[in-house]
Amino acid sequence: MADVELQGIGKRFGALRALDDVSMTVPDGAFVVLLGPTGAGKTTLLRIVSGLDPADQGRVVIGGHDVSTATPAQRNVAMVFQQYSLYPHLTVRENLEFPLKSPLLRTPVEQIGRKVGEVAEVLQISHKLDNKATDLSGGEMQRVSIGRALVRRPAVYLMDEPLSSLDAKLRSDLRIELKRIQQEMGATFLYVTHDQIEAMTMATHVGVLDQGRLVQFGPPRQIYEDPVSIHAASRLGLPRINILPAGLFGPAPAGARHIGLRPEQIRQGEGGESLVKRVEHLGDQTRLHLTFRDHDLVTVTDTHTKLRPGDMVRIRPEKPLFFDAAGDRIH
Ligand SMILES: Nc1ncnc2c1ncn2[C@@H]1O[C@H](COP(=O)(O)OP(=O)(O)OP(=O)(O)O)[C@@H](O)[C@H]1O
Repeated sequence: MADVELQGIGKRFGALRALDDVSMTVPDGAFVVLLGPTGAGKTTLLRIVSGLDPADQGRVVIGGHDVSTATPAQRNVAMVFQQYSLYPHLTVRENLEFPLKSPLLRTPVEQIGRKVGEVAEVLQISHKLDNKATDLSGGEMQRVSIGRALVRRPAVYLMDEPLSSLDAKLRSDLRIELKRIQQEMGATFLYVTHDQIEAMTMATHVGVLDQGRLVQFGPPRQIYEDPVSIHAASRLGLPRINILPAGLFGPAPAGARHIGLRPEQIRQGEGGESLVKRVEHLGDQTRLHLTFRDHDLVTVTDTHTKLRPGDMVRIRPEKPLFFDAAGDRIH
């Protein structure tokens, strides 16, 4: 495995600046999750690291080697992109064997069989090994694509929403399996997802992209607890952070325009009165939709709460975050 260094990566599509001076170091063995709204540049960045697309500016360094002009094969990266890249005329087994049969690798036959068996089991696809790739559902094809990456030992794994087309149960099983494999192998991952739970549980580091710029990079807890901006704060946490006028609950620091309150930063039973508009029972979590002085906010409460729409509940901010007019954090 290897570290990945991105140095001043820039990419334009015509007038659109898709990536703007992105620099980031992915340490060897790290699991880096890229977060950002649609169009932020996540896929573009992954394609540049993979060698599928060239950058206009900057360098990609993998394991200490400048690979900026190298082909994907020379970079020794394994990719899983949203669009499936299977060989349709081959069976699942043959698709999984393919990366191991490269003449360069000279993998012994029994080792290929064992590896394919192991990966098929992890991905819960063993019963489909002799099916043609075309006879699979979308979620099964996606798992075979992941399998084709996992049979290899590349310098780095690049994955673009690999679990997005799977049902909730498989997604949570594979989230745990992928993380386990990554830790066991000490593998380096660069991974794109919109899934909050994947980001919080799998990432050692999160990179937040906003309109082609890397605005924050750090451990997920740091992004959650110490975000640099409203944009970064909004990328993690469910329910999302509440952004309200700075002075809504009382005096605010100089220059503050917005107060940011995550659910756990809203203490219930003390402070000003708010109206319960809706109570959502989600099983493991109960959400309260409140109105406080004409502003809506969402928080969580005891799963067995007796609160009902129309009730009043007192709330008070606790260690809130403040942001200026541009959305940047005020300390
Ligand atoms: N081949 C292309 N030609 C022109 N514009 C492109 C091309 N690829 C991407 N873009 C544009 O570049 C920007 C970044 O796209 P990118 O796919 O990297 O975003 P993303 O963060 O991965 O979004 P999503 O979450 O929707 O996948 C977008 O505005 C997109 O429309």
